[in-house]
Amino acid sequence: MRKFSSDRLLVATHNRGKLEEIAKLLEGFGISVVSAGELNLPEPAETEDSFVGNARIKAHAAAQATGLPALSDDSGITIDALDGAPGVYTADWAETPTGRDFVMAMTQTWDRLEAIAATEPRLAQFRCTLVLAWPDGHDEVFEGVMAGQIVWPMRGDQGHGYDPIFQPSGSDLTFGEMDRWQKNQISHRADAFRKLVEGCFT
Ligand SMILES: O=c1nc[nH]c2c1ncn2[C@H]1C[C@H](O)[C@@H](COP(=O)(O)OP(=O)(O)OP(=O)(O)O)O1
Ligand SMILES: [Mg+2]
Repeated sequence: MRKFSSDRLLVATHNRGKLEEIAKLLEGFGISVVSAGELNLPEPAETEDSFVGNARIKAHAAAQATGLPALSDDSGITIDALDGAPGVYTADWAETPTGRDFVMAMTQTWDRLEAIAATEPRLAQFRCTLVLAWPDGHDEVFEGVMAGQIVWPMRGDQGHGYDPIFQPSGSDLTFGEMDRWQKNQISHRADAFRKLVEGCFT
């Protein structure tokens, strides 16, 4: 596995919530972080039907555009009773003509579970695939998961995306009720990050 030997890293995301979590996870490695959002890089179309496929698109596009090593994150929620939906389409479920609306997306998610009378616990997993890509085309892939359940009503306003309806196993709090530090101890993103650090940063 190729080691990371740069003092700069491009984080290939336009999602502020993810970026804040990733920046915190990267603290202490002496790496200066800049994001695709801050640089106004174009948001590439996520045309693949897998997390790794879409993560590769985002990381390679950013590495090519900047000449920097680039780290992307493709993530989403898989719900057992919905046969793994929304999965790679998690962001699409929030899409409206005027931008993303996660209250709508969470409400629709709940309505679908109600429609099929899914019984408790409504098991689900948050999944994260990180791709670290270099400008020469090499990449490394890391996958993380956090198991839990979908709960209703929404609880907490500290996270982003679907955090208010996801209660991780072993906790009474939703991700939305945890501060970033608590969430970063146990999240799907932290799980993938541990593997990245082990493989490339140490
Ligand atoms: O920790 C999380 N807490 C709550 N929701 C989350 C989380 N992690 C992913 N999610 C949701 C948000 C988004 O609807 C979808 C990811 O879609 P995904 O394409 O990977 O991200 P995105 O479009 O928001 O940003 P970008 O592609 O620029 O990195 O899953
Ligand atoms: Mg995206």
